[in-house]
Amino acid sequence: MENLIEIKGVKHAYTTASGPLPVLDGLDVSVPTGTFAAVVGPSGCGKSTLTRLVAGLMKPDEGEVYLHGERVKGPRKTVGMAFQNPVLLEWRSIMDNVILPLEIVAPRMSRADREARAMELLDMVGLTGFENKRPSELSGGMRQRASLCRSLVHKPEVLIMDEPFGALDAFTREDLWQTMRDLRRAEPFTTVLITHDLRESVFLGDQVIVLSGRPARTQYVMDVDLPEDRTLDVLYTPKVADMLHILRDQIKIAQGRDGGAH
Ligand SMILES: Nc1ncnc2c1ncn2[C@@H]1O[C@H](COP(=O)(O)OP(=O)(O)OP(=O)(O)O)[C@@H](O)[C@H]1O
Repeated sequence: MENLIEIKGVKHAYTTASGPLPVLDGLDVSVPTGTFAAVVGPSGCGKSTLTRLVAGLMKPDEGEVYLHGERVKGPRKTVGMAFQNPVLLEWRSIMDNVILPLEIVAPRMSRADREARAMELLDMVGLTGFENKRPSELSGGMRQRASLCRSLVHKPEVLIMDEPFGALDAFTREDLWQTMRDLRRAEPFTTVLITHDLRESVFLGDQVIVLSGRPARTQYVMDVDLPEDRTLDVLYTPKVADMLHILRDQIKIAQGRDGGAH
């Protein structure tokens, strides 16, 4: 399988008032087309920096980032992004929020076609009937669902998610995991998910990448060998318990290297 995302030997330091702050130091990540990579690591180790590199929002000091074998040199329209805070525009309806990327990426697409595409996704995430509401009329979980639709409406090749479920309560979060699983089944896309939740990383991921403490390198990669149509029950099996143990140990090692500096 081709690697849609390939990060090779990336090093990066931010310029700060007190001098350079090294954040990435030998990052290697390969994400095969159509698969889901979950990235975990200690707080402040450079996970969000990784997403900025893939989205083409910044250039690394050293090393290379490729999408489809092409070096990433700037922002790409084929990347969708979802964040912890859904940032939906309050003056627009849910429908108008969801079709926003199409207004930019497909300016010639008709309003009817844009709405039909948005409805397809709103249906899939259970938001039929809410398309004319304003964001403030929806619960946090519903807003995050709408935000997912907006990230996917233009059929991006890559979906980058930075802690998208972090602010939700545990039950809503698990609901959203299942929604994600169903969306992927309906429309395969390649995903990079940044998360602090190891259960989430195993439930959603095809691989879990553990980053070391800052400056981050790729410390450990786990292939998640679970059925594609997994249900939440899988999280309570001995196999997943073992996987979570291994990941927790790896995070401890990563935190040790960080020395609690963050
Ligand atoms: N533009 C910037 N300029 C200077 N320093 C930055 C910049 N962006 C991030 N940093 C610093 O770089 C380090 C890594 O940041 P990053 O946001 O990538 O980490 P993270 O792993 O996503 O953090 P968290 O787990 O807390 O969300 C942090 O110490 C952060 O303060």
